Amino acid sequence: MAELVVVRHGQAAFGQENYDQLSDVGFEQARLAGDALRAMGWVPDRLVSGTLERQRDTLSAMKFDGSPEEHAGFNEYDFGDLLRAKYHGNVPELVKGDRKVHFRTLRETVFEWQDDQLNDPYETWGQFETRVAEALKFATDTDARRVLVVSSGGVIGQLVASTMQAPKRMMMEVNLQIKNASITRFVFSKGRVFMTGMNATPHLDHTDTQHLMTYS
Ligand SMILES: O=C(O)[C@@H](CO)OP(=O)(O)O
Repeated sequence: MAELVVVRHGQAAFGQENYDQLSDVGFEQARLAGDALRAMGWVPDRLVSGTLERQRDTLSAMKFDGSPEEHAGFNEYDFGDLLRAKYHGNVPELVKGDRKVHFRTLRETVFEWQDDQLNDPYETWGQFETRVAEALKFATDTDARRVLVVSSGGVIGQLVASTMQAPKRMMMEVNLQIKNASITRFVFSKGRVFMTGMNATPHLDHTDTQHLMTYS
């Protein structure tokens, strides 16, 4: 069967005005993830990312040969917009800047989004589900045998939940576990996709690299 490896982008800029940029740690995580795949003999014959800078830069820092393709279906949901919808435009500073408060609040907010309880979000939950399914089809409707995708935590959560036919809440529970530059693996054939491994970070599991393990 053909293989799909989905890597989450490296660490971005949590709490800063522009989140969509890799930190120095993020670049290093991406480089190590590329090295880890090469060390396993896993070299992609197709490269895909979302259109976000943190995703593009991660793919390029992994240093595989080939011309990357892009599909906006692999972009993260707009968490800033969902929080603004929840708080009617006035997101508390702690929710923006304190990791624990931010992710606890984001979990509740995504659950409200899934239940269509947020006021006029930029993208509905149903639209998100549809575009992630389209992005998965784009990546796997191919003659390539080893497809590498760089995406984001929420999209990876949705790929895992949807291919496992899990309840929608599982998307967010998985989202919150997905580490920066972690490797989630699927096999695919004739339109069917199965998950075979999730959230692996062999490149960050050594004593000399474990300080680079981050969730945000
Ligand atoms: O902020 C994050 O951790 C997630 C939001 O779930 O997005 P991304 O994976 O794009 O960083």
